[in-house]
Amino acid sequence: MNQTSNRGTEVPLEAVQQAFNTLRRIKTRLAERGWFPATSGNLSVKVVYGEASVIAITASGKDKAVHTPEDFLLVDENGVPVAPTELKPSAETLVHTALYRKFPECGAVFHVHTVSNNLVSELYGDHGAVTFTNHELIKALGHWEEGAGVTVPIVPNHAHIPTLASAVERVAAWDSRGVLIRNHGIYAWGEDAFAALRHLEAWEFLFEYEIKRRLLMSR
Ligand SMILES: CSC[C@@H](O)[C@@H](O)C(=O)COP(=O)(O)O
Ligand SMILES: [Zn+2]
Repeated sequence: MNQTSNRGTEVPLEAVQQAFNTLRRIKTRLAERGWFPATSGNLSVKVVYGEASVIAITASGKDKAVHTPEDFLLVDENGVPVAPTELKPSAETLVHTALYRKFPECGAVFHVHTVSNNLVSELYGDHGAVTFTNHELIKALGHWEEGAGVTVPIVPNHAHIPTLASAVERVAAWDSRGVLIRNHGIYAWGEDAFAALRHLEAWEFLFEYEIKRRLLMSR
């Protein structure tokens, strides 16, 4: 399947094109930030039609800074392509499907590897989580109260993706909007692509701030 075809599925073509356009727009923006080094990262959005839904997700192993007609495909809730295709869904599709399963209100899941998120995951990994307070950008993560804090859980990395997906699913809390995987990257989500992008950017701001703050303090 390519970006203009939903051959063999009942998913409305317009909904598929809209989802793929959204993924392309987000992919471009995150690639401009340099958040997809060495083909890393993956993106998905839920495509709802009537009572049913499928997941539009990035194909595996692609250079996410480059656009081709074969960047995205549709998978079902188990991560299986919904129509015959040469494309392989992201190797980490099961992490996406685990998050959609845990949070029925979830509409988008974005994953990036950055130096900042890797460093924070390593610095705080033994604690299993890291909490940020006293940042205006915490509001972007949905916490508007005076003195609000926000905590992102941290799980060990696993090469075995079903194990990794279970670990992420176990600790994920809707209000944290993200889970860090140690020395790997972050999974961030939201009710739609706009929210998931806001959450991802807020987390990455906080991670970069924390690393720079530590560097300044150590001088
Ligand atoms: C080779 S880079 C990292 C990958 O192993 C993986 O962690 C990743 O984020 C991208 O995998 P992909 O299968 O392209 O979605
Ligand atoms: Zn990854």
